[in-house]
Amino acid sequence: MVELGKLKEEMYGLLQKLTSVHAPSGFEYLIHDTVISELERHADKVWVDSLGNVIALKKGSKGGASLMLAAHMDEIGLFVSYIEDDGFLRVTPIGGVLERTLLHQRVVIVTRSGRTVKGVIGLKPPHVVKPEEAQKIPEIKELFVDIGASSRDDVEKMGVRVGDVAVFDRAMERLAGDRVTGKAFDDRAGLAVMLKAFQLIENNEADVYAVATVQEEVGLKGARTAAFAISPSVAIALDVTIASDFPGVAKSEQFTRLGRGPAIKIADGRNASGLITHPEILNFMVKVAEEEKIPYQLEVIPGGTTDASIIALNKEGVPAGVVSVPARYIHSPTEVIDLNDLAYAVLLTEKIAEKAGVEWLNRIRMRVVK
Ligand SMILES: CC(C)C[C@H](N)C(=O)Nc1ccc([N+](=O)[O-])cc1
Repeated sequence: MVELGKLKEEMYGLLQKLTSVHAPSGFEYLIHDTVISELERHADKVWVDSLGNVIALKKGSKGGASLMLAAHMDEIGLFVSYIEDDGFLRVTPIGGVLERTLLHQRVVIVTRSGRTVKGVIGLKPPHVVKPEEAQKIPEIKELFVDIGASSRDDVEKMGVRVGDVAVFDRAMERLAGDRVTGKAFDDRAGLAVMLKAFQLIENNEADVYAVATVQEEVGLKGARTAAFAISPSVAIALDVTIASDFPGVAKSEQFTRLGRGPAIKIADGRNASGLITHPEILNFMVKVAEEEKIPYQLEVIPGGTTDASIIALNKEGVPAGVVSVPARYIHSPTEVIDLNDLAYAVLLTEKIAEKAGVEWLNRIRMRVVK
């Protein structure tokens, strides 16, 4: 097995590379080259489908069954929706953006020509805010982005137009120990896990597909079409999950904790309306973690879901599961994860792919009764 310390450092570098790319939903073409460069040396075939999913195939020694790994490439962001006469930009959300995460943030706008323009989300200073106004979080329609322009003409000269996109402007940084902070860990952390695991997988009996999906944050869209095209026997999504192990959260609501290993999902979504992991997949993932002495935690979260829940509904159904990276403050510019969880998630995913034999994959896909 790969040495953990070395793997953590490699994952730090890979995650830094992936989070430095600005690619919100619908604009994943901006991260295609980075993803393809991590896959192509390790795949028998790599292609980009019509929606923009990047798909890599590593052929198995037996064939006749397949495992689809899926991690989404998109990040949440903003659309420039209107340009004011005085050069300020109005914005609308791409995906689950809470207004409170936007206040006073720096953002980076990606123009249609590929140029980047920096901006800030401004608000009145405390000196002139009435107490009742200070308590209130403005609605997104009240917010604006200041790019330093003084007129609509200025904005146009800078190449910024309605329909351009913005994301948090935040470089990844180290915190104490093995903790790191940054933007877009949802789901560049899962993407990093999938890319690294795909590089490490060897002696797989079944065909393994690594799919970097598009538009997860706006409705699990890329995973739906990729699953239809591949028609996998079984699927595993790699995504972040809610770590709420911080002050003010009751122990019973600390769904996962940083540094306790990747989470193996049991269920997600409101009232379990997202994924309920196929029982054989759940047992298999737990068995692999235990055999390989990989620390893990079990996860039931009451909100949010992943690509796995739409892949599970492909055609006649696909047994699906999720390996999650616990993350604090998801959908903010200051998400926090632990590199140990990231590295162990790679090892767990690698071993799942290597141990998922063709016979087992075919058996759980359909049990012939008579
Ligand atoms: C904590 C979640 C499982 C993380 C996940 N990447 C997520 O935010 N998913 C998600 C999926 C779909 C929507 N949607 O359609 O609004 C939002 C978030």
